[in-house]
Amino acid sequence: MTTLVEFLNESLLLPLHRYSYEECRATADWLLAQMNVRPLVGIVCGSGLGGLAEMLKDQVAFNYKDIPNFPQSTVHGHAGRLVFGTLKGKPCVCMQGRFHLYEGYPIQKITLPMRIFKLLGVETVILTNAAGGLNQDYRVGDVMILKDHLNMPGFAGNNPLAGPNDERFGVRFPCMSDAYDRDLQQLAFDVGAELGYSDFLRKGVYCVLGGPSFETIAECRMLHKLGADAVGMSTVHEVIVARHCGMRVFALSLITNQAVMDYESEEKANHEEVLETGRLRAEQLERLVSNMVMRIEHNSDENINLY
Ligand SMILES: O=P(O)(O)O[C@H]1O[C@H](CO)[C@@H](O)[C@H]1O
Ligand code: HPA
Repeated sequence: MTTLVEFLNESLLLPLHRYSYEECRATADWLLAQMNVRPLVGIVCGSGLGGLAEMLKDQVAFNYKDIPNFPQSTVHGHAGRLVFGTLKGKPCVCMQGRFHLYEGYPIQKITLPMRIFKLLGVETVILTNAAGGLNQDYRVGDVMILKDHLNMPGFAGNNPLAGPNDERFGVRFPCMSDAYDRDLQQLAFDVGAELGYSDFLRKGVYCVLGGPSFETIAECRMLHKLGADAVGMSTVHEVIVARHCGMRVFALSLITNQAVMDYESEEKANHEEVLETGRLRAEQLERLVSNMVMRIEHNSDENINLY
């Protein structure tokens, strides 16, 4: 006999929170039916970094509102379009706008696109975000290559993999000590050096919080002591789901503002500054990402034209 708790979970809660394998498959098939190439690289544009999507050639774009099961973008600086095309000849799909916990979406919903990427054939995911700099050596405009993360919502039990596990996506207990691909981190530094960007390239630890309020001074001090170099409200949930289903992950943070660590400071974090820093670094980030994409090797490179 079904208990009251099971009944509530099955009939009221779970359907709101999760997508079955079949629902993910249906979304991916809907997209593939309108496409004659399969993307190998999936790119997520952070706040103010949507220009990355404009680099794609031979674009086919979908508004999120037209894609079955997709949430809508509600944040300024996140256009809400899924753009397919090629970048330096490599088939890519690009999310021009991501979803965040603070928009009120369940964590499984904001990470749904990662599973769609996987089912579309994506092998490598490149995530970008805007973040506040906690590391005192960082300057606004620096680009931090993620080597690791601190998952604060995860500490509180809000993990996108919570709930029943579907082995068709991945294992129950995925490893996260290798979440950020080391070869891709090195590639970013190599490409960055060739482009003359070494002065503003860093490597560090990103900490995700729920947002939408920016951090207090005490919170910034605490996060810094805990080992975080930058703080934001995204990316980590997507990384966990992408790694769970076996995609390679690379992530970078544009340091759009200095996190306020000092009670004497007059600075106040604000979204306008975040978007403005994105505009100032857009071109260099586009060059960095597109040159990386050109150099990433994929298992299915030889199959590109078969779909
Ligand atoms: O992480 P992305 O999507 O780049 O956005 C960052 O910028 C917004 C705050 O200005 C927050 O959403 C934060 O997470
Ligand atoms: N804190 C949290 N998220 C952010 C910040 C910040 O300072 N800047 C950009 N996204």
